[in-house]
Amino acid sequence: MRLLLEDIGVAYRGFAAVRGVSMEIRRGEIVALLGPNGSGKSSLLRAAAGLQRHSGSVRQEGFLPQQTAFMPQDNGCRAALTVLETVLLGRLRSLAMRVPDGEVARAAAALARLGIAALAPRLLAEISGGQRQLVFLAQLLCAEPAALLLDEPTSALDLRNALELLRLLQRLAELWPKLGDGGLREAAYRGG
Ligand SMILES: Nc1ncnc2c1ncn2[C@@H]1O[C@H](COP(=O)(O)OP(=O)(O)OP(=O)(O)O)[C@@H](O)[C@H]1O
Repeated sequence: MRLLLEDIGVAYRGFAAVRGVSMEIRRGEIVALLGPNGSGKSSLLRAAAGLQRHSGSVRQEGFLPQQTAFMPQDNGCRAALTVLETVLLGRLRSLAMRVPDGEVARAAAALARLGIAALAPRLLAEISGGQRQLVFLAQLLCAEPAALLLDEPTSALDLRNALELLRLLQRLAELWPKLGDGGLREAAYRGG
């Protein structure tokens, strides 16, 4: 199983934000994309998630494009929903608006896994930005995706929660049998 990016380019009205990026991400591998503000990291991630017009090719080998989960930097929260409803929302789309008990249990388990089970009945408007980030990650985990694309997932988290999130990602990656050397890889990215 791997995600292959080949010669990816993203342009906004003629401005090349991403130019000629190729990379291979193998099963069980965590890749951190590093680079200065405005260097095109978000544009590249959105292209990899199939959410951004781009040149070049994005290929999923051994999984389907719809098994890719993407967490945007600004997750456009719906403040009138509770935390539990938000996590369930990701499942509702594929369940034609019907919520079986098993789904509620699954959403609650995802919240517990991220250490925020107690937030379930709270409104999104009443929790912190960092807590919201964890809620949206819980929503993604419910769908058991094959690939997770996270745009600055720790930007709103304090050090303790940021480390906890990284540990969780590492545990998730270890659940997938490794091909090649696996582990954490950093991809320095200078932009277009
Ligand atoms: N929708 C858009 N229309 C026009 N230009 C855009 C658009 N989105 C991004 N850009 C430009 O493309 C470049 C890359 O932006 P991008 O958000 O991909 O960078 P980034 O590396 O993720 O930045 P940051 O670390 O600040 O989040 C920037 O110069 C930005 O101004």
